[in-house]
Amino acid sequence: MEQFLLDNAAHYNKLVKAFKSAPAGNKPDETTSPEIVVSARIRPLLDDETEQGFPPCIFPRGDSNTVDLHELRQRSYNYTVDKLFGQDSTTAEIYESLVQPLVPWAWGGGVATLFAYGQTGSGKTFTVSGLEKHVADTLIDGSLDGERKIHVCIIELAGQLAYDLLNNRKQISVLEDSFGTSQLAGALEHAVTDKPTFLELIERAAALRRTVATQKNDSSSRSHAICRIRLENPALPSADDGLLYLVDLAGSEAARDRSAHDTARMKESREINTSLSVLKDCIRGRAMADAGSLAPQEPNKKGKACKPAQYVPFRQSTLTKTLKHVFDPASARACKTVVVACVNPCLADVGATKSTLRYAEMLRVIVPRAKTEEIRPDVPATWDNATLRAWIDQNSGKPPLSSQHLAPTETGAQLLRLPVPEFLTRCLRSSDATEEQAQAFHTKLWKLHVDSQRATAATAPSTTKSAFTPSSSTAAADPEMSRLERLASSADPEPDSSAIPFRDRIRPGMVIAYRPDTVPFQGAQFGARNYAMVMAPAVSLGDRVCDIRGNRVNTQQTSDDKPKYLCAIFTPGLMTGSFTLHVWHQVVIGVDEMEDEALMEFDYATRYFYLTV
Ligand SMILES: Nc1ncnc2c1ncn2[C@@H]1O[C@H](COP(=O)(O)OP(=O)(O)OP(=O)(O)O)[C@@H](O)[C@H]1O
Repeated sequence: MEQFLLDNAAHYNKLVKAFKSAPAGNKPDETTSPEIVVSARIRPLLDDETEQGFPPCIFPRGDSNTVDLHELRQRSYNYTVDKLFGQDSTTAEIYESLVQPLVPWAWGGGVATLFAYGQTGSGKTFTVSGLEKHVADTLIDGSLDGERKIHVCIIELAGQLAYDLLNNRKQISVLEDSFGTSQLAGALEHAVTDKPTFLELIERAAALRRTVATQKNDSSSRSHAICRIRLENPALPSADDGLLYLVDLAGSEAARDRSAHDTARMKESREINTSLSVLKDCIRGRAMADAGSLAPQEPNKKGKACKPAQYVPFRQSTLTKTLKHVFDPASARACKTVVVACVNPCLADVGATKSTLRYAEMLRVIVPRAKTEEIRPDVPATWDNATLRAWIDQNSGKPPLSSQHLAPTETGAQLLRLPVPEFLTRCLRSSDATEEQAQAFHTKLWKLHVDSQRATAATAPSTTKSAFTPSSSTAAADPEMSRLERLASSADPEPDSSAIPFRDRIRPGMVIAYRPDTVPFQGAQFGARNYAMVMAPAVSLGDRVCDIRGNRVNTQQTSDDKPKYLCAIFTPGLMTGSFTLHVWHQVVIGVDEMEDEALMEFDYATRYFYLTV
C-alpha cells in the first residue's frame, strides 16, 4: 500500500492543488461548550517520512480552525476544531493558548485537565512533556497570587492495572472511598517547592515509560500516563484542593493496524479502544451537563420543572474512574478540559488521521449560541457585571464584600462557574472579611441560582420550592413561607437581637463557632473554625448526662467558671459549604471558648445545613 501511495504521489499532489474547499459545516447560531476546548496539533513530517517521499494529507485552511484531509482515492473531508495548531506551531504557543488558562483555574481550586489523543507516533508525548515543563515554570515562578503547596503524582494505566511511575512502577489501586472520591491507593505524592525537583520528577516518570517501551517493544503507546498536580491552599484549609491533570493517552489504533497483532495485543488494543470510547462519552456527557447547568429549566407537561439528568458513564473504565472529579456531574466541582488531538500529516497514515479528527469533532458539544437574555433580578445566570456587582454590594453582609475584588469583570453566569476556593479567596481580599462570611455569601448566591432554576414557568406551583429558599419578596408575601423560613434558620427570632453581644443571649438552637484547639475531643478538627449547636446550660443537666468522652456534664461547671453549655457538633457535609449536625455527638463548650455566633439554615431538599450571611 505504501509503495502504491509513493508511486502515485505526483498525481495526488496535482489533485490537491486543483481542490476547491467545500464550506465547513459551522452554523452562525451555534457555539461549543465554554468548559471544553477541543484542539488539533499537526506535527511536521519527520525526516524519514520526507526522505521516503510521502506527501502530507492534511491542509489547514488559512486562518480558520478547519482542515481539509485528502485521500488518494479522490475523497476529501473537512474537520473543524476550536483551535488549530499547524506544523510550525511551537509547544510554547500551544501552552499559551490552551494550558496557561488552566493553571490559574487549578490554582484557584478548580479541576483542570488536558488530554493528548492521537495515533501512535503523532506527537502526544512530545506535546505533553513540553507542556508539563511550561506548567512547572508557571507554578514555581511566583506569578500566581498567594501560596500553594504543590504535590505531584504520576501514574500509568495499562488495561485494568495502574502503576506509580514515581515509585519504580509499583502497582497501585484505583478505589472509590465511602465518600465517593476516587483514591489512588498506594501512589506516592511528591511535595515540590522548586523547578529542578519538578523537572526531575517529570523526567524520572518519562524515563521509566521509555525504558519499558524499549524492553516491551512500543509499550509506551499502549498505556495512558496521568500527571496529577494537587494544589493545596494553606489559607483555606477546609476548601477543596485544586487539581491539574495532564494526560498522555494511549495511541489509538485502526482495525487495519491491529490485524497483525497476537491475541494478547488484540485484547490490549480492545481495552484501549474501549477506554477511549468511554472517555469520549464522559467528555461529551460532562460538557452537556455543564451546558445545561446554567440554563433555566423548562416546565414539563405537568408544569413541573424538569431537566434531563445527564448520564456520564465514568465507572466503565479505569481511566475515567481515576478522573472521576473531572466527569462526575454530581461532584459539583468546577472543571475545565482541553483536548489536543495530535495528528500525523503523512499520507501513509491518512486513515488514522481521519479517525483522530473525527474523534476530536465528536468531543465538541454544540450548544445554541446564548441569546442576549433579558436580565431578571431573581435569576443570577442572567445578570451582567453591573447587576451582579450591585447585588454583591447589597447582599454580602456587614461590612459588605468588595464587588470590585469578587467580580471585577464577571457576569452572574461566570461567577457561578468559578471554583469555590477561588470565590472564597477573592472575598477574603475585602478588608475585615471572614471565611465564614465568604462561605455564607457563596451559599446565598447558589441558593438564589438553584431557586431560579427550580422556578418553572410563572404558572408552576410555589410548592416546588424548598421551604428554606424563598426569595425575600416571596416570603414577605406569603406568611406561611416566611414562618417556614424562620423555622429552618438558626437566626435569633428577635429582630433587634444583633445589637446584643451573642454571649449575653445564648439559647438552645443557637449555632456558635469555636476554635478546634480550645475544645479537644475525639474526631474534632474540621478546619480553622468548627461549629456547634447549643443544647442546654451544663448546670441544668442531671448527674447521668455525659459528653462524648463519657465525662459528666454538670460537674464540668464550677462556680468560678463562666457559663458552660452542652453543644452538638457540626461536621462538613459531602457538598461544598454544607454541614451535618450530630445531635448525639455532644461536647461541653464554655462561653469564653466560643468565638461568635454563626447563622445556619437547614435545606430540606439536600438535608444539609448551610452557613448564611
Ligand atoms: N511538533 C513536533 N515537532 C517535531 N517533532 C515532533 C513533533 N511532534 C512529534 N515529534 C516527533 O515525532 C516522534 C513521535 O512523537 P511522540 O513519541 O511524541 O509520539 P506519541 O504520539 O507519543 O507516540 P506513542 O503513542 O507511540 O507514545 C518523536 O520522534 C517526536 O520527537
